[in-house]
Amino acid sequence: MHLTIENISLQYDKTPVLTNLNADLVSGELIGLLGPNGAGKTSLLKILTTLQSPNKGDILLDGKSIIKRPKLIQKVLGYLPQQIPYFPNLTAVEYLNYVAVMKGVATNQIGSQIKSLLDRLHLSKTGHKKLKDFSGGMRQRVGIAATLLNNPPIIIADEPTAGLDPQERVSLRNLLAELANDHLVLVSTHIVSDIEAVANQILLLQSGQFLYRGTPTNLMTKSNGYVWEYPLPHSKPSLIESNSSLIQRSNGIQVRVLSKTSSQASAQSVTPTLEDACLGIFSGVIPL
Ligand SMILES: Nc1ncnc2c1ncn2[C@@H]1O[C@H](COP(=O)(O)OP(=O)(O)OP(=O)(O)O)[C@@H](O)[C@H]1O
Repeated sequence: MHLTIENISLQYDKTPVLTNLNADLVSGELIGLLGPNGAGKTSLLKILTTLQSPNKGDILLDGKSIIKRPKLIQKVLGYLPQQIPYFPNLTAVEYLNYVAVMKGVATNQIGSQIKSLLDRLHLSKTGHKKLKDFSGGMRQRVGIAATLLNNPPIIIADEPTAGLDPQERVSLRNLLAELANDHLVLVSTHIVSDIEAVANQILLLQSGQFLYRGTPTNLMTKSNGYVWEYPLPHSKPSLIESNSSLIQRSNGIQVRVLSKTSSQASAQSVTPTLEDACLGIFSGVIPL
C-alpha cells in the first residue's frame, strides 16, 4: 500500500499547526514520525486516520483521496491513539470482542484472533481480568491487541510505548518491526530510542514542518563532524555550553556537545547517534 501526504496544511483558529507537508509512505517500512511536544504529530496522525480534515492538501491511498473517501482507509487501518478508550468493568477479552465486532471481524474468527493476540502480547493469563485491575502497561498492550485485530495492512501508532517498562518497550519495538515486513507501520514518538534500531524512514517534524525525510543512515551521515566530547572541566562546571549533555564514561564525566566546531582543545569528534542527529537538526546546529 502507498500513502501519499500531499501539501497538507492545518490551522486551529487561524493558527498554523501543519504547513505544506509532503511525504510518501509505503508498505514494508517502519516510518518513525519524530518531533518535540507540540510539533503537530498527533494532528498529522488525526488527518491520516480521517479524524480531522486538513485546511489544504490531500492524502492519497494508492492514488485515491481518503479526504473525499474516508472509508478507503478506515477499512485497512489499525490506529492506536495516545489515549486508549478505557472500559474499566470489561475484561480484556470482553473489550477485544467489542472492538472485533465494531471492526467487522467475521464472527467465526473473533475467538481465534483474540486468543492469538493475547498470546502475542503476553496477556493470555490475564485476559479474563477486568481492565480496571490492569497496570498502565498492560492496558497499553490491550490497546495494541485491539489495533491489530483483523490484521490491518496499515498500522498507525501515536506514542505506543507510553507507560511501558523497558522490557515491554523492547518487546513492542520488536513486534512493530516484525509487522513492518509486510505492513505500512507509522509510529509517532518523541523518544528516539523507540525507533532508532527499527525505522527504515524518519520524518522529523518541528513547528508543523518536516525538517527531514529520509533514512536514519543519511541523517547520521549528515551529522558527522558535529558531535564532540571532552572531559568535564573541574573548575567552572556551571559553564556548560548550550546543546550539550553530560555522559559518564570509564575515563570520567564527559561533556558531549553538538556544534560545528569545538573551542575546547581536548575535544574529540565522536560518532553521532540518531538522537544527536535529531537534536542537531531540531536545534539548527546541523544544516538541513
Ligand atoms: N483541538 C485543538 N485546538 C487548538 N489547538 C490545538 C488543538 N489540538 C492541538 N492543538 C495545538 O496544535 C499544536 C500541535 O499539537 P499536537 O497535539 O498535534 O502536537 P504533538 O506533536 O502531537 O505534541 P505531543 O508530543 O505533546 O503530543 C499544539 O500547539 C497544540 O496546542
